Amino acid sequence: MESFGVRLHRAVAERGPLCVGIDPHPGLLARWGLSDDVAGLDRFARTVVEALGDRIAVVKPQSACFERFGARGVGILESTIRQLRDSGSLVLLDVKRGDIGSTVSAYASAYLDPSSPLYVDAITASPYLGVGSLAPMFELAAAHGGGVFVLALTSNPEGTSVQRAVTADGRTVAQTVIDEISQLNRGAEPLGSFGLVVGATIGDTGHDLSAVNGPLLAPGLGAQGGTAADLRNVFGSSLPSVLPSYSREVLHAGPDIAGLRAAADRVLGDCRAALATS
Ligand SMILES: O=c1ccn([C@@H]2O[C@H](COP(=O)(O)O)[C@@H](O)[C@H]2O)c(=O)[nH]1
Repeated sequence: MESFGVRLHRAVAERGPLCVGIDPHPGLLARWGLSDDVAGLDRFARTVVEALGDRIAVVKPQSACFERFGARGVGILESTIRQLRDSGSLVLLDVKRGDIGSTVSAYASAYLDPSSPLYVDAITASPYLGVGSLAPMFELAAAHGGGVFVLALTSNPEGTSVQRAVTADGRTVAQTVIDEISQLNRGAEPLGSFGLVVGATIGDTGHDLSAVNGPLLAPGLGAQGGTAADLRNVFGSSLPSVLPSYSREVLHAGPDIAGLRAAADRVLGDCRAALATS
């Protein structure tokens, strides 16, 4: 099977550099006139798939928003993943898993093994038990054409105290994560399968992303205050690898299908303009 990096590169070339999240928060369900239960969740997710699945490169369901409904919510997540795959978009499950290696193996089986009901193209992962503890995810992803996006510099202000703490060798925690992921992507063409999460809200932090050779997922746009114009400041010469990600900014335009499509087109236009200046 082709690598995730190859598949993502093609999807972005064909559909444009955009990831849209499916985050069915209670407030959004209410805004769409839907009940805060599994029926509302199902309708919400189906509407996003219908509106965007056939036109957006990457769709990112937020697992927490499905998990809060228990087993039936996870059932809707399974069905949403299937619908997205059928519609042609890549599925990035935002699940931020991380643990000791033996447990990471189980998470890898859950999301990156093609025989799993929750199998997706890529997941987000937390490196705070050590990037090395995520090795079972990297191995299974590599074996089956999957991807892993590891948190490096997150969009929330609370991340700074941990991620920018300085380690014994003088690098920040985030830079050690960046460097380890860069190693995994060495030599991959046109793009490695192992990405980083770097928030669009963080400004110029002086971190060196030049050797990553993998996708840089940029959440924090729209509802969290980041703008497409901020991407240049955050990513500098690494702009061509950026995958901008919006959830509420686009979802606020629902449940009207045309409204969702227009919102996605608008932010994609903003991102194309911002990334083209690189
Ligand atoms: O650093 C991070 C990592 C992940 N997220 C997730 O992205 C979306 C953002 O939603 P918006 O509505 O566009 O604010 C959400 O699922 C977060 O959990 C992030 O925001 N920052």
